[in-house]
Amino acid sequence: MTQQWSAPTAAGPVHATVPVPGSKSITNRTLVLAALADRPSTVRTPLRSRDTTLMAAALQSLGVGFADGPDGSWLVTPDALQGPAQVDCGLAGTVMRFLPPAAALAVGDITFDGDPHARKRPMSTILDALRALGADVAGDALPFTLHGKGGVPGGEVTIDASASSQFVSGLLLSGARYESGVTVRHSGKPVPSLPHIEMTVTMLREAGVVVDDSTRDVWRVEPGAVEGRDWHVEPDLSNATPFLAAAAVTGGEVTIPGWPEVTTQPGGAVRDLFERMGCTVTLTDAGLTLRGPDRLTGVDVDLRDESELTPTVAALAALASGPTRIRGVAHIRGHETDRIAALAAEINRLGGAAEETEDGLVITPRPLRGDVWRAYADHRMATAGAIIGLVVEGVSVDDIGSTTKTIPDFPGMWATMLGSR
Ligand SMILES: O=C(O)C1=C[C@@H](OP(=O)(O)O)[C@@H](O)[C@H](O)C1
Ligand SMILES: C=C(OP(=O)(O)O)C(=O)O
Repeated sequence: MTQQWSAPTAAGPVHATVPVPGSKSITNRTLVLAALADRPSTVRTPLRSRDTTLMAAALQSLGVGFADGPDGSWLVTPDALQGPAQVDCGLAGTVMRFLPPAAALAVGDITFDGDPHARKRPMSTILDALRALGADVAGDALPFTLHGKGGVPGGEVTIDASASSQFVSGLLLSGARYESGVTVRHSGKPVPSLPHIEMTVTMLREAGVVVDDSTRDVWRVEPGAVEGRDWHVEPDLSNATPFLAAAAVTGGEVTIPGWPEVTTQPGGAVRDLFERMGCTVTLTDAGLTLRGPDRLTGVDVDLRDESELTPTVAALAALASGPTRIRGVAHIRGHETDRIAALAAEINRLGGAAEETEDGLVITPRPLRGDVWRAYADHRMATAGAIIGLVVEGVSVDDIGSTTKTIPDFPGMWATMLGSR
């Protein structure tokens, strides 16, 4: 159910320390790897939000054991995957792209469906790839059915992954359990969100899987066991960005505790990005601290590698002192909504000047006025509206409930940050 929310304006510069929940991308990778492993795993500090509980529910319906640890961790016990099952992907790219390659190892029919917009998200690349690797899949988009035969021959496949890095990650995550492993070659325009593929490769290696990524656009996963282990999930650095942005747009100071020194999360790039916009960013034992300037500077930035940060950057850009050009993100038209069109429409509705380009946006700051900010069921559109609402009175987000996709209680965290709870 959608939930309208009046975005609170900040009474002054925001000063806060904001612990953020675990990474969606890391949590859902640990769950798939734990489900395919040779022994039980513990997933510590996991994200528990819509995307990750959908992943857990789907794996459970295939026979994987889930138990809650005393400290909020998940204890995952693998078992032979078994259909029939019906998987609800919600709007989660990680569920719709990471689960079918694993479910192809099951015996029985498994149907996949999701939210209305999920049916529009690109899927045919990975479903064609699964067919080429020997799986039996009927359909080219959600809803589709996988006729599991208890194993997948695997081998080599060439795909065009320019619409999503998740096509590559999905195949690699399960590839070690295919008879011949898997070799994925990309051919086409550049692959977006490459750090997310590095995250996949790093985590596979942590689980004892042999991966060769030494040739650009080619990834080889050797057949073999996936080791069960103790996983520790980092805070979600992309979800940290709306809170850091609160300091950036109000000239305040926000600290995110537990910020990793080294990370494969694309959110790691925000340090450089925020600095280019005029913020001061420091990493200490207390976490990552961002101090906002008097006025943000506009930037010309290629966000191909960090494409999921586009809504946050667009919100900052609408409040900066000069124009911003965002490039390299043509594929985000296939994210939770067409984010290029949605950002342009919502910034313009508030009186701003945002222009769609083929691969991004040009945003020229103008004085904004309060109005409804539509989220299009997209968690990052909703948080972009919240950022603008901090300094523009009368902004209301039409569906703040969409934030539960990756943050269990965004309105509560926002209120606590502003000192009003
Ligand atoms: O693998 C992942 O966890 C993700 C990969 C990226 O997808 P795209 O490559 O489709 O941008 C990113 O935008 C998404 O939020 C999460
Ligand atoms: C693109 C995103 O999500 P998904 O994992 O559903 O693709 C996102 O979180 O910005």
